[in-house]
Amino acid sequence: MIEVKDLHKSFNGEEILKGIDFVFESGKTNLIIGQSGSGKSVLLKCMLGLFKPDQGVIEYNGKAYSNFTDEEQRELRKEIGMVFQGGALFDSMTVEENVMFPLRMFTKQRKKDLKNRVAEVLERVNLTGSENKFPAEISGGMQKRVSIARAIVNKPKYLFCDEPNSGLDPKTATVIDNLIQEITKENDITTVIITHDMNSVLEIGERIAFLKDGILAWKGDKSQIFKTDDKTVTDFVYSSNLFQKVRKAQQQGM
Ligand SMILES: Nc1ncnc2c1ncn2[C@@H]1O[C@H](COP(=O)(O)OP(=O)(O)OP(=O)(O)O)[C@@H](O)[C@H]1O
Repeated sequence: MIEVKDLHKSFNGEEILKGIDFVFESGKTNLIIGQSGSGKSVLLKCMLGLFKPDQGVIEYNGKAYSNFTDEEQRELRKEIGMVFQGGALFDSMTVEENVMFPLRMFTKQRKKDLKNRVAEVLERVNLTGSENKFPAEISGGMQKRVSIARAIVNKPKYLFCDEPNSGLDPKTATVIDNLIQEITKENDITTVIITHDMNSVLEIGERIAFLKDGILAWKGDKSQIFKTDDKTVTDFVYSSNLFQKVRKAQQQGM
């Protein structure tokens, strides 16, 4: 669980986060949505420890980051898996080498054990047999699965995903969403996903934080987002045709 309390962050005198309070629960897919520039990435970077908040507290499983020793901060970094926008795979490394990278960085296991763990996660994301391929030789969806495998290879407690679906067709995007959700539940991970994709909100929006101009304008889950009359939310979600259709169908009791 990650609890964000009264989080403020400014750049050059401009307040970007204006007092965010939200609980990102473990074993759940927690989505951060909102328009461009609303502060989603800044919030994620504060949680990653890349930005220091000006005010407020971020607690990881009940302990405030500001109370972590240097050693504990290093430990926390090992406990965070990251799926970057676009995958961010190393082009010159094979699939196996990409997935092995964080294991080499954070652990001192024997080569055989490293290979076994990589084989295990590649099997989990359905990529057995692709070990020796290079990123350019596999599809966008497969690249995302490599990226997920790399993010979970160290058995993280926290998984941060920055637009994991960008650039994928809707069907493949759903496969990736479901994979992230399954892995979250199997391992009781606190998963935080930034997304613009309303299909993802529909599929895996177990907890949703909607940011507007640095404020948490609404929170709820995928069933509530259809029912709310909060204009800020409806203005945002109604820009999606799919949402209009689903809401209409719900209102008609379908
Ligand atoms: N390092 C920084 N220095 C100065 N300003 C920054 C920095 N990082 C972000 N900002 C500003 O903070 C605001 C929010 O940016 P942020 O990247 O969090 O938006 P976002 O909601 O993630 O948008 P998008 O959906 O387009 O990625 C923007 O105005 C941006 O210019």
